[in-house]
Amino acid sequence: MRNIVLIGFMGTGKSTVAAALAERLGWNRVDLDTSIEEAENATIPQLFADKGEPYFRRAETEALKRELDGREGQIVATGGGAVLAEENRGIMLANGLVVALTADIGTILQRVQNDPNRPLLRGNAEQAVPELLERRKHAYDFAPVRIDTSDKTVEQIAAEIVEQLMAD
Ligand SMILES: Nc1ncnc2c1ncn2[C@@H]1O[C@H](COP(=O)(O)OP(=O)(O)O)[C@@H](O)[C@H]1O
Ligand SMILES: O=C(O)C1=C[C@@H](OP(=O)(O)O)[C@@H](O)[C@H](O)C1
Ligand SMILES: [Mg+2]
Repeated sequence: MRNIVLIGFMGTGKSTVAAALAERLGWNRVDLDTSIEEAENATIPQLFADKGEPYFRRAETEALKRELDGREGQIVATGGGAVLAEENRGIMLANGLVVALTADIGTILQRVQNDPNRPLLRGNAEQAVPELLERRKHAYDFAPVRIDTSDKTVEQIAAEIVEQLMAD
């Protein structure tokens, strides 16, 4: 498999696990949000505030193409909403092993609370997380591999993904 793509709801650990995986495999770690921030020369909260979510979603698709099409050895941590566009799901499946990270709602809340960098939580994770989780409850089902991260260390999760990669 040429690349690994991590998908999952906010706070499931995509960005963190990507770094651990990159270390283990000696591959290149890419955080899609960072790739967008660099291309747009603005932070994610700034992009949502100044240009709006549709603009952010277009930049997200461009970043996915840039980081995956014709590439190999990339470990791409996507943002939680990158799976919503069918075009994006196609790019992911065509270019790598797609791994969905999951976590229970209590764990997600603990991990994202007090983080100002996720504009969709509107500074009120307790209200926004249950709503968004309900809306996206099947959004990550297209991944062939699914790993519950709630009670696992980042290193355990990275090891499981490497196993899946070898079995692929
Ligand atoms: N397996 C884990 N165990 C404990 N904390 C974790 C784990 N994975 C991620 N975290 C923590 O949760 C927070 C959100 O993780 P992050 O990687 O940013 O998630 P995502 O990119 O999926 O939104 C970070 O503070 C991170 O250190
Ligand atoms: O779920 C979403 O729609 C989003 C998730 C964020 O990434 P994380 O999942 O890494 O927090 C980031 O892309 C943006 O704030 C939108
Ligand atoms: Mg992230």
